[in-house]
Amino acid sequence: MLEFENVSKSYWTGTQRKVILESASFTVRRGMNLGILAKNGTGKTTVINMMAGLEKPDMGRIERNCSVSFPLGFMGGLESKHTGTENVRYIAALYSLDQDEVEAFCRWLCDIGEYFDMPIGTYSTGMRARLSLALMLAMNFDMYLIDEGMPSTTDVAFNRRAGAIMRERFQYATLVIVSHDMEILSKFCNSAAVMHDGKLYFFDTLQEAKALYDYTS
Ligand SMILES: Nc1ncnc2c1ncn2[C@@H]1O[C@H](COP(=O)(O)OP(=O)(O)OP(=O)(O)O)[C@@H](O)[C@H]1O
Repeated sequence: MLEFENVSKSYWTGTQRKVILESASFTVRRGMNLGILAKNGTGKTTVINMMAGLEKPDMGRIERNCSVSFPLGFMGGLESKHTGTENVRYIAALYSLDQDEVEAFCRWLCDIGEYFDMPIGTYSTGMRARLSLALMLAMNFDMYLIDEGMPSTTDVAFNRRAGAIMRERFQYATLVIVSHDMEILSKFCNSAAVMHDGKLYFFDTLQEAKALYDYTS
């Protein structure tokens, strides 16, 4: 379960305050696949980062009583000057996981050959994306956070391997997806919310959420 209690967040832009959330209270229960629809620039990434604990609210409380992933695609934890091997072993240790297992899994899934033992700074964007996704799939989280749709890379074989693992993981996990794209949410979500003007409006069906989203667009 993930709970937001009276959470407020805003940024000072130099001339005005950009409100992301204003006293938002909601709970994401286990088994719920929540899709949050919001226009670009509304604060999707900020909300996902707060869920992950990467960003703090200005006010209010965020409670997690299950393991929550880092946002899919998040590369912040990886160190460019260290190799793929060093990075995945370090993160495995942080999460108290078997380093050999995590390394073997990521090495197999990424399939980037000798680059796995080279500094991440030498990787192409696609390689970095593959490593980041492999690392996330190497861990079994109760809740997965996804910013802007399912990631896929330009590597078809990787997408196929990762896709099969993702489907299996997501079957038993809780998902939170933030997106401006209804189509992505309709594939994975069974409940929806619309983020608009610092507020989150919750709906039982995606169709109801879409109606409000279209109205406010
Ligand atoms: N550290 C910051 N300081 C000031 N403004 C910020 C900061 N971080 C984000 N913002 C602003 O807050 C708003 C929400 O940002 P955020 O990245 O969360 O939105 P988003 O919905 O994910 O955007 P996009 O869809 O374009 O990726 C944007 O207007 C952004 O410019």
